[in-house]
Amino acid sequence: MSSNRVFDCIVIGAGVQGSFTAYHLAKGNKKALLLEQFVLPHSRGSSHGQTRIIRKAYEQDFYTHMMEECYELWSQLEKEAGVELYRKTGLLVMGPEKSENYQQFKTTLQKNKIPTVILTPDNFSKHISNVQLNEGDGAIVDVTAGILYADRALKTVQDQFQMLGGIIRDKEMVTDIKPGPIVTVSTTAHVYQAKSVVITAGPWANRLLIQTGLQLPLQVIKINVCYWKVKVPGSYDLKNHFPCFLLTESEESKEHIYGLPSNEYPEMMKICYHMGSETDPDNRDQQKDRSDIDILQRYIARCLPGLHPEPAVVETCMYTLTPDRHFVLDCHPAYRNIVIGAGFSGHGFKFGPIIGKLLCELSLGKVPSYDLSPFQIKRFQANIKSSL
Ligand SMILES: Cc1cc2nc3c(=O)[nH]c(=O)nc-3n(C[C@H](O)[C@H](O)[C@H](O)COP(=O)(O)OP(=O)(O)OC[C@H]3O[C@@H](n4cnc5c(N)ncnc54)[C@H](O)[C@@H]3O)c2cc1C
Ligand SMILES: O=C(O)[C@@H]1CCCC=N1
Repeated sequence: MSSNRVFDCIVIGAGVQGSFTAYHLAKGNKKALLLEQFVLPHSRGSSHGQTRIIRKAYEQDFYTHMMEECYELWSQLEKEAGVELYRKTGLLVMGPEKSENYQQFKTTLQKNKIPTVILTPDNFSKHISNVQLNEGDGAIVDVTAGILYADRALKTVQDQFQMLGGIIRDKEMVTDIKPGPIVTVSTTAHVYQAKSVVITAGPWANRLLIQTGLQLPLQVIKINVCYWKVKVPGSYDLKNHFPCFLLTESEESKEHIYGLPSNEYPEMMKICYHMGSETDPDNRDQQKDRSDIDILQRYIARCLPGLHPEPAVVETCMYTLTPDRHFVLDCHPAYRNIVIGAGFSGHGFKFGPIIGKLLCELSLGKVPSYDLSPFQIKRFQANIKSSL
């Protein structure tokens, strides 16, 4: 095979996780190829759109710990590329004071000494206007949180990868993976070989894994990304320091509702429901369920009086959920040189730089920088399908 088709590592899928993995490989002087089925940039996976939330507020310590280094890696990338990717806004976490989930957020923030501000029903409206705090709800602000400029971040990391000598081939769908000490990867255009392969295929992960005899318990869901028009200009604006928010549960639902200050579209706030209906990633637009939008409308009418309770813009994105909502970061159980990054369960973007570093380490056979036991495939023992 000609040497320009032979690599140290091939990364399949140029979403945020694959792009950061490829970038870390190139930084370590590895010859890396990043393959993408669609023409870049595209809006058919999970990493598109102008914004994502970045936060240290989590229910589990292990995510908060990873975010400490991750903030540094985001900042390093900003400096390297001379591009602004993060804007600090704070994240207002609200939820029933006595509920387990709200208390988990609060405890993790406090135990890890993350800068916070606790708001009480008495001083809430002095700090946050145009939000009705539910009766019995607590409110705590993760001061370190903010917005990531997602599309810009994706382009930046792909550009940096190419500047380091990495190769991206888009419009090349991987059609076959042949495991072995040297892995052979066939696409719609060419055949390549590499010492290792990283699969970061987002909602299509199981479609690729089946070629390696493995199926993970992943569920792909469609998310309606809703933007809500403000009644009074400026009232929920980034420029007026309105924060991101996360509601752990509400009268309307046990699932999270989250929002970002108006930014990408003038005077529209992005507010989404952290759940959706199962979909086929190739036919996601056929999934027309709007019950999530009904939930959001009821919450907005009740608690965000400065917004029109009708979405003005609805876009589409997908989550790939694992049963416990934790990621999959592991080597293939039968082929140690096939590495899997999957199941980011609707909260993986902010971790891109650290996930890229970890997947790169796994692909090189190095000891990973963090304890990856929460992310191992063997936790699904009872529900993985394997023909191995
Ligand atoms: C509405 C919404 C809001 C979110 N909000 C947040 C947030 O605020 N904060 C946060 O941290 N996270 C958030 N997330 C989650 C985050 O965006 C995802 O976890 C992350 O983008 C997943 O990235 P990925 O690289 O795994 O998948 P993807 O971005 O889907 O990338 C996978 C890529 O693989 C390619 N591919 C698949 N199969 C093949 C093949 N056979 N050959 C070649 N290429 C292939 C696909 O085309 C795709 O480009 C949100 C997600 C959504 C949908
Ligand atoms: O990851 C995030 O911060 C967002 C908001 C909360 C739910 C999922 N995604």
